[in-house]
Amino acid sequence: MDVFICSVILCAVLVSICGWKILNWLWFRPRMLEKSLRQQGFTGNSYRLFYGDLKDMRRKSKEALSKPINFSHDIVHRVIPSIHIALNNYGNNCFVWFGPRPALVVLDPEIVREIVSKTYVFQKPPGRPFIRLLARGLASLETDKWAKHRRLINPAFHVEKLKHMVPSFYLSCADMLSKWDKIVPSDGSCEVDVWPYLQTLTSDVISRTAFGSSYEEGTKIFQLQKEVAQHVVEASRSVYIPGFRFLPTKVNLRIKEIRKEVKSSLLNIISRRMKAMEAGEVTRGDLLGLLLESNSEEIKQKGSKFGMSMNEVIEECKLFYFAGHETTASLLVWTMILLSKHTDWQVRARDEVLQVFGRRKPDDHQELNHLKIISMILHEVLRLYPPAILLTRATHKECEIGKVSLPAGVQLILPPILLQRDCKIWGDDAGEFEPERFKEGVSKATRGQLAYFPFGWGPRICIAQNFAMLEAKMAMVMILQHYSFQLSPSYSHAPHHVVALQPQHGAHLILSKL
Ligand code: HEM
Repeated sequence: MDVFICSVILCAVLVSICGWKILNWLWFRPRMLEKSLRQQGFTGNSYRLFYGDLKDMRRKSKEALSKPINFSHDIVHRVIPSIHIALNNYGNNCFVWFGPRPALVVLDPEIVREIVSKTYVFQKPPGRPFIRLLARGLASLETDKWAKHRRLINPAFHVEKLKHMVPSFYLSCADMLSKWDKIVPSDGSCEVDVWPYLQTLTSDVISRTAFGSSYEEGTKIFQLQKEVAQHVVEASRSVYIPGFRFLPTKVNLRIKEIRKEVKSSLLNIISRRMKAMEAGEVTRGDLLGLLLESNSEEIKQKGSKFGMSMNEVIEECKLFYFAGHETTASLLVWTMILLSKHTDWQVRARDEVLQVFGRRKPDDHQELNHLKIISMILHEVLRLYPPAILLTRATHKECEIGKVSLPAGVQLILPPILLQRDCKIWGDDAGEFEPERFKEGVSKATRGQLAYFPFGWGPRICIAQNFAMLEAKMAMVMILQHYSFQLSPSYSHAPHHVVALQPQHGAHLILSKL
């Protein structure tokens, strides 16, 4: 056979294999998954080629986001309209289609517990490559690699270490308040959209706590990262085209340029730190220093393959910013909004703050940790307005959950936003803001069920949960010491989800100096 015929046959075989793979991905596999789910009692829309429910989802989201809602905590229909409709149409055992992948909504606390406990079985779904441009690091690692990074990063967030970060929290909050002091007249009040200020506050906190004395450089890096995030959020709204990120478009080139700049700035900071450590300087208690310390200890004791590479340290630093900035800002903004609406709780919170700290600087982490009313309020805000509204996992091979057997390739949606307001678990007042329910702690409030997980649960629970709560307490204490606040007539209630649960039109409050 001559070379030409061989090449033609080879091409034909390759084209057939590719064609089969595409056909399988787009049609046969989704249909097989659908059949298997229906046989086990799950229901949902029939699969539609390529898009699944995505087109409907986009349309419904657009409709929901086009107008604000009356002030109530009944926000599910606005924030996740498609899942809300699927539950209404098909009941609790429903699935939705994210393109050719079906996703089950899991509403049974015991099944949620099983899924988040078995981290090696139920892993995170493969994210779009574009999103991975933001940061890789702990949150997207799996199995042994995840366990190694988690072990190395854990010491940086240890409660003992957090107390050294309290002064950084204080400085960032004081900066924000001094900006408000310039806007609000000393004997009066003024309308302020507090949302951008709270976003700057939490970003500032991460720059200070992550990089300590290299704070200015850290701030610049995070500003660049913010720009990447905006481009990525924009891209995630459109249909995913494999390989599109490699085309030399204006945005892609800018992202490439930023990534290069961020990497070289972080490399600079890290190398300086490592040199200082080698010269015997003590680490300064910031996240980067603690991370490098824990990493070099591990390498010294067990060898280099047990530590993280320079690139991995860089990715973890980037991740601190993405995981910690919008989430904590979201907690703070909804706390201010809800305390503006429920002013009786604002008064109770301020009474507690003034009783414990008076007008002095709240710089004692133990006193901050013991604030009972503030803790109850933060828990209740996280219950009704969880910054991470849904957690996701996927089956990577056939597996059993409860009494059902799921094939590989099914996504699992674990929704704090739904379970945390389920009347069967929380009672008839589940939709009301009632911090009193947390008076005797979380497990009493949930009667031991896994129905409250704003920070996730199990081995992959938020590594910085205590960090975030301490930061939020510091911010609320300082705000309550200096200001009272109420909703401005121009406030419109419009929760929506971009990275975290945010107020779509800002948080216009009337601030009054105390
Ligand atoms: C109110 C603030 C915060 C909330 C509500 C929150 C929520 C969460 C949730 C729900 C998860 C688990 C995700 C999953 O299981 O799929 C998580 C993981 C994580 N969070 Fe947070 N977070 C907050 C603040 C922070 C901060 C301040 C940082 C860093 C400085 C941070 C770093 C991380 C990291 C690195 C992970 C991944 C942990 C792992 O996979 O082992 N978070 N967070």
